[in-house]
Amino acid sequence: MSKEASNGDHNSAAKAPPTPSPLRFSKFFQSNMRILITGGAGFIGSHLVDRLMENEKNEVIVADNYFTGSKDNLKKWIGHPRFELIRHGTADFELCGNVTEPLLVEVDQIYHLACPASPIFYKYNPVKTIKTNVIGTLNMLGLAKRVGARILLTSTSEVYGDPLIHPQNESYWGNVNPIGVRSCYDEGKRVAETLMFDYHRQHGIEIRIARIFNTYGPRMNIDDGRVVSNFIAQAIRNEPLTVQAPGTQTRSFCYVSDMVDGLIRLMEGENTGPINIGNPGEFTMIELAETVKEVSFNLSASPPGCESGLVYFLSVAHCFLLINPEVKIISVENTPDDPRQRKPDITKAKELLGWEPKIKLRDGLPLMEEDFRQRLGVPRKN
Ligand SMILES: NC(=O)c1ccc[n+]([C@@H]2O[C@H](COP(=O)([O-])OP(=O)(O)OC[C@H]3O[C@@H](n4cnc5c(N)ncnc54)[C@H](O)[C@@H]3O)[C@@H](O)[C@H]2O)c1
Ligand SMILES: O=c1ccn([C@@H]2O[C@H](COP(=O)(O)OP(=O)(O)O[C@H]3OC[C@@H](O)[C@H](O)[C@H]3O)[C@@H](O)[C@H]2O)c(=O)[nH]1
Repeated sequence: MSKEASNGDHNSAAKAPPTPSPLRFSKFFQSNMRILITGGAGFIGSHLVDRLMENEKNEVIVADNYFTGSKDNLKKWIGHPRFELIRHGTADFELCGNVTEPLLVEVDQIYHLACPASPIFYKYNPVKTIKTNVIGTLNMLGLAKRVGARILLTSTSEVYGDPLIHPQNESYWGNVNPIGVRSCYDEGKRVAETLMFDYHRQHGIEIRIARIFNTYGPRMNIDDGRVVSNFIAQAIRNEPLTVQAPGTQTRSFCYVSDMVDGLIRLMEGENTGPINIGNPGEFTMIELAETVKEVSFNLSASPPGCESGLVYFLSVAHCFLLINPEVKIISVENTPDDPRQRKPDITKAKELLGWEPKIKLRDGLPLMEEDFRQRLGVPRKN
């Protein structure tokens, strides 16, 4: 009931409506939450952009230097009135959107993802990786302090190093080699976590820390070097799946939509973290290779949204075709300091965020395969 009607003003319908403000279509007028995503052109970042853009009250700003990300991942949003790609720093293309440069922007929330995540990329220029983690996080904390924004850091299971307890919970301090080839990333993220807590204690900044475990899904860089993208690309190209020795090392793989859901819950909730976000399903690399290649399909596991009727039937057929039963699995040399086992204890995420992953590996892989086939231009043989 309108205010006039509730006041008993029965003539209100006859009154001319007030002139609408010309500002009503302005993006600033419509938005009530300005959100910065650093690393938003990357794999997880671009899925986070998609999810946050679904809310018409959000205005999303991305800062990225495109080292491992791509504007292609954001193409559906470029030109949208609630979306902006930041260019700051110098005129040098590489430095536009680089978090190692200070950033002046008014925002309410910062999702700080910027950092190469695949070992082959973060080891390529280790000094740049550590600068991104340390100077980049300092800059984003400085921004959060200046504008009073809440900031979420995407830390990593790599802070546990080669863990001596299993599964890993958040109170474990880790077993990291401080001078190894992975240290630029592992120690960089550990310092980033320290900076987050120091800014929180010293300046009262609202912080959130997610410790992300291995995540996979559509839009991963095809030649990114991480294990799931490697195996799927190899299976589609009919190349041998390269299991790095010994192959008994384990990882736990989380589908990207579950990850994005967990990150948003953490940002919106009341807990600083650190909180593990990952899927506790644990696989050896040999088991992962077998799963990618496998022919049989578990009928109880249909992809999300494919539970009924024809769609379900098609999803089953689709999964039969995911696999390349002919593909070989070979053992290749590993790299130093590869963690031997990893599995998140997600008790905190369940209790504090009401979050747990929904998508099993067998259901997530076909969704990723579809995307890889399109990008590789290799259609299924039906
Ligand atoms: N995907 C995973 O399995 C995983 C696991 C643990 C933690 N994480 C963390 O999540 C975040 C996103 O990972 P991802 O898998 O999407 O990786 P990604 O490499 O696809 O995305 C990282 C993005 O950051 C950008 N970037 C890198 N350095 C930058 C800089 N100096 N300034 C601005 N932008 C920069 C890249 O161009 C890219 O778009 C990272 O912080 C990563 O450490 C990811
Ligand atoms: O082709 C391959 C690639 C990788 N592997 C193995 O697969 C396992 C996983 O390797 P990935 O490169 O995918 O990722 P890692 O788990 O080593 O590191 C990741 O950890 C979490 C995140 O912070 C980062 O995304 C990344 O550092 C390793 O044991 C590796 O030896 C293969 O067997 N074959």
